[in-house]
Amino acid sequence: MSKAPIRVAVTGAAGQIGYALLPRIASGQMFGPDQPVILQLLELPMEKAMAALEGVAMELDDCAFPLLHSMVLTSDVNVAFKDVNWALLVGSKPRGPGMERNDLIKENGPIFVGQGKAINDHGAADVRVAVVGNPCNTNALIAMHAAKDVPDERFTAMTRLDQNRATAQLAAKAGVASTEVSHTLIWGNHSATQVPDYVNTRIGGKSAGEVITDREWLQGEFFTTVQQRGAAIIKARGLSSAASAAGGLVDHVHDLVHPQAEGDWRSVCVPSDGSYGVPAGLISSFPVRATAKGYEIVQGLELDDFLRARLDATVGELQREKEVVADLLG
Ligand SMILES: NC(=O)c1ccc[n+]([C@@H]2O[C@H](COP(=O)([O-])OP(=O)(O)OC[C@H]3O[C@@H](n4cnc5c(N)ncnc54)[C@H](O)[C@@H]3O)[C@@H](O)[C@H]2O)c1
Repeated sequence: MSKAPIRVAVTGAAGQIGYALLPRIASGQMFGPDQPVILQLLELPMEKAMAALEGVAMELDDCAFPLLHSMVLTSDVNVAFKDVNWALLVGSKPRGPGMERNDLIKENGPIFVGQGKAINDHGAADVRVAVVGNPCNTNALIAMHAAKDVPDERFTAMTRLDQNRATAQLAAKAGVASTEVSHTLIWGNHSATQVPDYVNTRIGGKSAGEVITDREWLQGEFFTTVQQRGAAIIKARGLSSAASAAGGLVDHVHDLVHPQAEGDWRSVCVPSDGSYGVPAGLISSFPVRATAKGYEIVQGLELDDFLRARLDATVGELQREKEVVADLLG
């Protein structure tokens, strides 16, 4: 017997990431090849945005995806999140010329208050949330605070693109296929302070820091390449990463709904429980293992002094971002 469709909301659905993401959800790459989906697509209430969304929906129709049950196109948050099982919060304002990160945080924050409330009031009882729109950790924090009745652990933000970027860089440096790289781990904020972990990430089952003995590269070029990859893509393409960001989100959600074996993990930004000295409540990237019931933060990993200092710095940034949006946290 075929499964009942699940409802998946995508915000900013007519944007670049939306365009790359929706066909992948509709083709079963996120929730599995036997899981039908109803896509509930939110865009801004502007003629241009809604017309673009209509066009995206026409293309999805034209793919005749067997798993795409139906679509809802709307500019009303209350309609978009009605009965949704997953809310993928992609849409937000891009950083304008000369805009500081704090200005962006303040500009985008209110969007996530409204969306968090709508998820709270209209989402399904099992609703889960993944935030991509930047600054995604802090936006997820805002949405989590606004959704008073939804358990905190349902809120995640995405560092999976960073994880995938780190995997690719390590594989290239070691001269191995990316499938040889496992347990790739990003700590902290999805920002230029994020911490790609070369101690706990493995190449051919060994610590990446043992396989690649070039310390200077691991602590220098590897770090900066992963941290600044987004800016490098904008410089090269004239547009920010979209296909790889959509790919990151497909992996992020797929791996949260398909549990990992004991001892394995993925990089996921989740509310801290105080693990690894990250103050409880901050939404930070951790080693996360999806389980049949939800997920757990994998315990007991060791960091060297370099990584520890970097983790403290990225957590400091998360704390400062939280202070900037304190008035939005209710
Ligand atoms: N976490 C990550 O790894 C990662 C990676 C890449 C991009 N991003 C972020 O993802 C976001 C989207 O990127 P993009 O390239 O698709 O941008 P985009 O500008 O192409 O698309 C964003 C879309 O969101 C819509 N939108 C804006 N505010 C909205 C709102 N309040 N409700 C509904 N829709 C709204 C816009 O109309 C637009 O169509 C950006 O914030 C970007 O910084 C995150």
